[in-house]
Amino acid sequence: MKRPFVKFCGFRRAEDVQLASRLPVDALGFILVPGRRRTVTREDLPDLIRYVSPAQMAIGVLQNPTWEEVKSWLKLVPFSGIQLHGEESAAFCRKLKSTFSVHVTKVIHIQEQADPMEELEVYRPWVDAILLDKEAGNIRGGTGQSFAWDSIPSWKESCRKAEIPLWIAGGINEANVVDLIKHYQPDGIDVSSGIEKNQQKDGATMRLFIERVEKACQQ
Ligand SMILES: O=C(O)c1ccccc1N[C@@H]1O[C@H](COP(=O)(O)O)[C@@H](O)[C@H]1O
Repeated sequence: MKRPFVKFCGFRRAEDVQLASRLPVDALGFILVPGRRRTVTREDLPDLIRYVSPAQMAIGVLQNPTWEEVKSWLKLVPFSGIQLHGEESAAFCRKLKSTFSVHVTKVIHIQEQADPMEELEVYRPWVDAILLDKEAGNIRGGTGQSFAWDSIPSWKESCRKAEIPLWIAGGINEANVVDLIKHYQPDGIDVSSGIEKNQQKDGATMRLFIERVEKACQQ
């Protein structure tokens, strides 16, 4: 089975980035959304990003940013990707994609209950991956909660037709990642809470998570 793209998200400490940079992880994510537990400051970000391996993508996670904010983050550090974790329009994705050469991930919150194909048609030309996540109350992102995975197959089918990779997030951890990969074969997986212990990134948990991903793909 093809191994999914793996993104570890929510890094705030240099030692955690260094550790993850030595693991077979495809992308590391940094939360730029103001006021969240994992938010990284402008002052700290450059010192974190420099430890990301050249083989890995560094992805900045934003939520309903202004255009000025996007420009300012991309001026500060050379992100390879931007994840839009709010209600950003297709027009916004278009502006981002056509101005900067960055990978664009658009998050769709599964409670929106949109018709997959309708939603995808709008975003398709301007995004490189669609990421499904759970909306918990009015909190979006980093909740550690899963959505009902039985909605994945219809999104997968629509993404396949639209030729957009489908990534999954929300409450993924070492205990459920094998099931997710074996049953739904997503193109990518994104985890933040599930690689932490006591609200900090945890080396043993990150390694175990990756071991489980590799194991699921061998079976
Ligand atoms: O990780 C966060 O704290 C976060 C904050 C704001 C927006 C997005 C955030 N992370 C993204 O949320 C999902 C799911 O995370 P979890 O594994 O359920 O904690 C994932 O896409 C992260 O990139």
